[in-house]
Formats: sequence, C-alpha cells, structure tokens
Amino acid sequence: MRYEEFTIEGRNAVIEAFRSGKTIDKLFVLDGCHDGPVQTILREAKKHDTIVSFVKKDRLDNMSQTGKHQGVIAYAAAYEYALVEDILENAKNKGEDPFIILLDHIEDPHNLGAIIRTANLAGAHGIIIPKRRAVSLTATVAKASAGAINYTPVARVNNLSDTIKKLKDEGIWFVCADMDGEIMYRQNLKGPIGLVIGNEGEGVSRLVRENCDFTTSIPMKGDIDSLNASVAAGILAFEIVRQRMQ
Ligand SMILES: C[S@@+](CC[C@H](N)C(=O)[O-])C[C@H]1O[C@@H](n2cnc3c(N)ncnc32)[C@H](O)[C@@H]1O
Repeated sequence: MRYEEFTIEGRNAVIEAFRSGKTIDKLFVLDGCHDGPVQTILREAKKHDTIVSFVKKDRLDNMSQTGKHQGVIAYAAAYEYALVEDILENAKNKGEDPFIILLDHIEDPHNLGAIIRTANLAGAHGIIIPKRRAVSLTATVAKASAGAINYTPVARVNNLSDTIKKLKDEGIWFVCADMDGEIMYRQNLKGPIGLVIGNEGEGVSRLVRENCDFTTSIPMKGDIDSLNASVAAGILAFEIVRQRMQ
C-alpha cells in the first residue's frame, strides 16, 4: 500500500505538521482542553478542513503510541506524491504517448477518489493537482479510489498553468473540458494528451483555459448546466481510450 496513516503526537509536533503542509486527516483533542497551543491547533484544523473529535483522556491514552500526546493526536497521511517527471517516465516505460489528467482545483474528496479510480482503469499515466485550494490525498480520497491510489501516480504542483507550459514543450497537447467546446466525438484526442477538468463550482480557471490548446465538450441533452466533475472526467477519459484503440 502506498497510502497509510501514522500518528503525530504532542502540541508542537501537530502545529508543525499543519504548517509544513502535511495532510492531516483526523485530529483528536482532549475534551475540555482550550489553552493557547490547542486554540492554535484548532484554528489550523479549521483552515485545513480537518475533522476534529474531542475525546476523553482514556481514549487518547489508548491511541497514543508514544505516551506523550499532551492532549493532541493527529492522524496524517503517509502518501507519497509523485513528480510530474515520474508520470512522464510511467508513459515512457509503457511505450505509450503520455495521457495525463489535470484537475483544476477539485475540492470534493469523493470526486478526486473517483477520478483516480477512472484514471487508473482508463490507463492514464498520472494525475496532476495543485498544492493549494484543492483537496489532497486523504483517507477519504484513498477509499473512494478503491485502491487505485496505490497504482496511479498523483503529482502536486505549485502552478497548473506553468506545468502545462512545461509539458507543452514535451510535445503534450492540452484539452480543456468545458460545456462550451467542440463536441468530443468530432475532435482528435489521440497522441500525447493532458485532459483538464475544472472545479466543481467555478469550472476551469481563465488562465488554465487560455493555456490549453483546445476545448472539448460532452454533448448534454437535459435541463441542467453541467455534469459532475468526476463523471465528466470518466466520459472524456474513455473517449480518449476509444480513439487510442482505433
Ligand atoms: C460541475 S462542472 C463545473 C460547472 C461550473 N458551474 C462551470 O460553469 O464551469 C465541473 C467540471 O466538469 C467538466 N464538465 C462538466 N460537464 C461537462 C461537459 N458537458 N463537457 C465537458 N466538460 C464538462 C468541466 O471540466 C467542468 O469544469
């Protein structure tokens, strides 16, 4: 398993873990503990959308692996992110044109997990997500991915547009998934490709879209404005698979 959890115990260690950007899935705090450092930890937890449970001392003592929890135990993800270069290497090792899915600030862990699952089964060589304002690899994501998180590399980057520009230099074409593009059946989605899926509420951001080579749409017949991001990723990923098989 590439995804597992470990505990971080003690106030300074937990504050440091939050500040260094580590993914904390769950936080357990001693019931009734409200001093300064604990307040700082709770503020960090709120900022990072971490689930907090207030528990009795016996429970914390039971969970503790060090016996020095100081009223605070965090469960952190020990998931190792890949590098963008690893994704390219993955494609090269398989002798295939790179097929990468880029997620422009997906926030829902179930969507990210479902996309990793789909990416794996569609033979995508990896997924790229931004470091900030997006869900990272949490226990919920791992569960929703049905184990695919252990096989499909996920890279985190500071800036999606910069990454797209660099990958274009490697000969990859970028297709922005949006409701206002050319119908996917009429487009050539073969060759080295990066598929960009937008945020659940905002869609693909202007800058990222401007850096894409073209926009593609899944035809819609109904009454509402868009498909769920993970559903759209699935449909487009398998259109790419279909075209690659021809
Ligand atoms: C829930 S939608 C975002 C809707 C958002 N209100 C907007 O206006 O962009 C999330 C993402 O799924 C993809 N998507 C949804 N429906 C699509 C469609 N019919 N064709 C192509 N992509 C679609 C797009 O990448 C979109 O940014």
